[in-house]
Amino acid sequence: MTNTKTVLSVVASFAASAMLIPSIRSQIHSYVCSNLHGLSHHFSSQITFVIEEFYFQELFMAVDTYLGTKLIASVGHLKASKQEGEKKLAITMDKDEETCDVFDDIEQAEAIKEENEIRKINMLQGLTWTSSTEFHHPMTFSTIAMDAELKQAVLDDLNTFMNSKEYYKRIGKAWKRTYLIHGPPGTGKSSLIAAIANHLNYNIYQVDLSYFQKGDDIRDLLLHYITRSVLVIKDIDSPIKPGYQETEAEPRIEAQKQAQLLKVLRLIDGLWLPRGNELIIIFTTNHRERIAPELLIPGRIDMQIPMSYCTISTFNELVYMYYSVIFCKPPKEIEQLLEKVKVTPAEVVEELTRSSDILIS
Ligand SMILES: Nc1ncnc2c1ncn2[C@@H]1O[C@H](COP(=O)(O)OP(=O)(O)OP(=O)(O)O)[C@@H](O)[C@H]1O
Repeated sequence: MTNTKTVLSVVASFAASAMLIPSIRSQIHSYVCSNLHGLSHHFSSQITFVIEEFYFQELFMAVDTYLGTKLIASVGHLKASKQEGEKKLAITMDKDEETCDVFDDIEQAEAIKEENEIRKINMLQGLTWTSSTEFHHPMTFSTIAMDAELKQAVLDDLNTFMNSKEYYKRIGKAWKRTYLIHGPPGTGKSSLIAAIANHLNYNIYQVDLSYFQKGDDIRDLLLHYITRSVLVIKDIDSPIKPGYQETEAEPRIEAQKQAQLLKVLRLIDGLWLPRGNELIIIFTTNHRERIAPELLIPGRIDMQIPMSYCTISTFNELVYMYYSVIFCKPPKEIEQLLEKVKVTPAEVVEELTRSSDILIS
């Protein structure tokens, strides 16, 4: 083994090997397949794969990452390193160390790496992505108050999406899902986006169409940078540029924005997503009724998610979250008030926070 940088003994049953094989890049795949059959006649049910870093870098790194999570006592020397963009130290075996483990699935290594990655919010301003601070929004599906059935439907849809890589490949569709989240300000549209990104462990890329000039081409910016991300295109109906004073020029800006939106939609519809990009695309609007009908054609939006004013059940949910109190029988007057007056969850949250401050102080 003197020429081998690191030797990894992967002791596996043939069943486990069979799981490993489909994940290996094609040249390794065909090599192993063509030899495995012959090998099986000569050896016991245990085989040793030596993965040379120089030739099979991707596979080597995946196995190395995986084994780094198994701090096995027999390994004398471990190597600690930290890459830019990763949260934790990566612990890997030092040169010429050996260890023994059953390696069921190369995808486990990818999952470990993804879990370790720092997530970011990126904003497209002008024609550059501004990668801002780390994404730490605490909202999750447990802390967002919304219609219970709808919440479950969104969760089910996301879980199906995550587990459907092979399905999308088989039917020849880009691995993406498109949602339209609509509702009045303060009903939790941004909160739901944060909950989705947290659930999937994705980065967020946010595009504000008001920033673009006529002729700007954002195809490349969308094409080459984004994968395992939530691409958010906010306020798709709003004609007003940030800081813009309303004048007669407004319709022109509206037209420009609509033209940009149509460009983005055609990109999203079309053949553009390369390398099996894994993408959730979310459009938001406060005014669904104002959206151009082209946007809502079948196949373009996979799911519409209405966020609404507080109902008695969302109110109860919020009270439970903030005070850990469950109403067996919610006060009648609150129920009646919520039917008469439109109150957003944001307004209720503000009140609850204020009252809990009083309780704490
Ligand atoms: N459904 C909800 N569940 C829990 N908290 C909520 C909900 N809706 C709003 N909030 C609270 O109100 C704040 C503001 O809500 P959020 O920004 O998500 O609303 P929005 O619909 O995106 O508003 P806008 O249209 O103005 O962007 C959130 O940070 C959160 O604390």
